[in-house]
Amino acid sequence: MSLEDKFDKLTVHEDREHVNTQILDKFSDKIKTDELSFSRGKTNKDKANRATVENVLDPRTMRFLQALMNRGIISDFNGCISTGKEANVYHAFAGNKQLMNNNSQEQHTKEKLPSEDTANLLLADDGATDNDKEDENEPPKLVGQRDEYAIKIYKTSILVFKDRERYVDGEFRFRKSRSQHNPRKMIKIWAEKEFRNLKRIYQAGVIPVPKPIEVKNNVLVMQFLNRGDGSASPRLRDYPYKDRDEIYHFYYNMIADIRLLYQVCQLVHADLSEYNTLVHKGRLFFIDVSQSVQPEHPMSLDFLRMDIKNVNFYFEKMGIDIFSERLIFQFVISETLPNFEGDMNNLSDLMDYIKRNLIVKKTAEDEAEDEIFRSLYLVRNLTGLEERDFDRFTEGKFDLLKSLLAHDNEKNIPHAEDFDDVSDSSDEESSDSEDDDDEENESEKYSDEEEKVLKGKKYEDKDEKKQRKQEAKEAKREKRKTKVKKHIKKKLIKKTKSKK
Ligand SMILES: Nc1ncnc2c1ncn2[C@@H]1O[C@H](COP(=O)(O)OP(=O)(O)OP(=O)(O)O)[C@@H](O)[C@H]1O
Ligand SMILES: [Mg+2]
Repeated sequence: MSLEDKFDKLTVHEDREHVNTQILDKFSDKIKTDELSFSRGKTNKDKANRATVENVLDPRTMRFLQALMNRGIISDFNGCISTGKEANVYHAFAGNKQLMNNNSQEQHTKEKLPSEDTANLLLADDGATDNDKEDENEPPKLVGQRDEYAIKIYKTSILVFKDRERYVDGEFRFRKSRSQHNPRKMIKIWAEKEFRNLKRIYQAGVIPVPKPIEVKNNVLVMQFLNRGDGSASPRLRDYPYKDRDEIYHFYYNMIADIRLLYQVCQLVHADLSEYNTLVHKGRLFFIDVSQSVQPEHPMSLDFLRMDIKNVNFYFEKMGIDIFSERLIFQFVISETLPNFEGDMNNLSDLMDYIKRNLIVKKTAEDEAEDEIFRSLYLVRNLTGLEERDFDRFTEGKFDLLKSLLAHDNEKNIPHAEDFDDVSDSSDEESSDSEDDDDEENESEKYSDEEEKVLKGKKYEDKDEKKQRKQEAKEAKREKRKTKVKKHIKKKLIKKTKSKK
């Protein structure tokens, strides 16, 4: 009996404990949760064990998986690629839809079309991207050969997500989800956030990421990056560098990608490290982008600084000369680069520029400067000044901060107040659905189309509206408390400008 049949035959009783044991008994032997291994090669050093079934594959998650199987998106579950604090990642093959799609492509035309099924994968056909080119380089798929997917399943434990709110709070796209205390909904938001960030990066086409396929509640399906022998592509941390030049190559590549992510995709990774980058076909792929934020997030620059620090720390450990964190930061956020020749969206032009123009950190003073840089409070723009900025300014720290904000960068970073009254952005969160229990409800599937239709105050119920308005009022009241008086702000800006 196939796994799908087993799922179909499953009856759900009131007694959850019973259901739990029933499902686990039925499927734990079918769903391979042990470390993924086909013929050879290991994936991750993390240990997968039976306990993961209880932790991650709870009855609810099983039902979401069933829905994905029923829709032909995924088929077999072949084992665990990684077990982590927040999520487990599993390997699966694409389902029948993808097979059918391959067949019909084979029959009709060589032309690259989004599959019927993946039409709601939301990968708008907005022109070829680098990522698409990547796909074109793949050997043509034989009829019957299935794509491989990585399935990231977020754990439904509350504790893990506790400190994660700060990444969602302050995100314009997720403002409706603030103060979301229902852990299941929080996880759903988290998975959607990762999906949306992946999609955004994938569509921009300047930085390789796994192709996002589908998201359903706490289950995210994406392209599986593999070495060709069934095992996952290595994390940068595990990558066997050929020589020192290759270490330098990936260092420059990483810095260029941080800039592209910021300037083109308008995102800061916010958990960038040698663990969250995979080397696939000689290129760096960013993964694990659930916590990535947009530049207008109040802490985006702090996250960016942290990313740079982590990356530098790793490459220094690898024994190469590194640049100062402050310089890299400036390189990333400056819209224009002095003496830049070539295409600013081109990876090798950027890498070339980095190699030639950034100055290697050598002396103790350079290190001391970075120490100061790490401890600085980062001001996003002069009009966003608050009391504490003013204090720091009077302490004489402000000049350095200002010099970090490339002048023309100011227009690049939207001011928080520009967003205050916007309620119908196309980038709006749609995860407020109360109905996340109904796994058969197709409309629950995340979709931009749907988002466009459902968003808008028209569909809000009265209580929600009241609460939203009340919250907005309170937020404004809070903001007023710390607001610098206009005349002080003016004076401050004037003073700063005259210091230039
Ligand atoms: N698309 C993919 N293709 C191949 N391997 C992947 C893919 N996505 C994730 N992995 C593997 O799974 C691991 C964990 O993925 P990810 O970093 O997204 O999860 P996580 O949220 O960091 O989990 P943790 O709680 O361990 O931090 C990665 O280090 C990588 O080895
Ligand atoms: Mg990770």
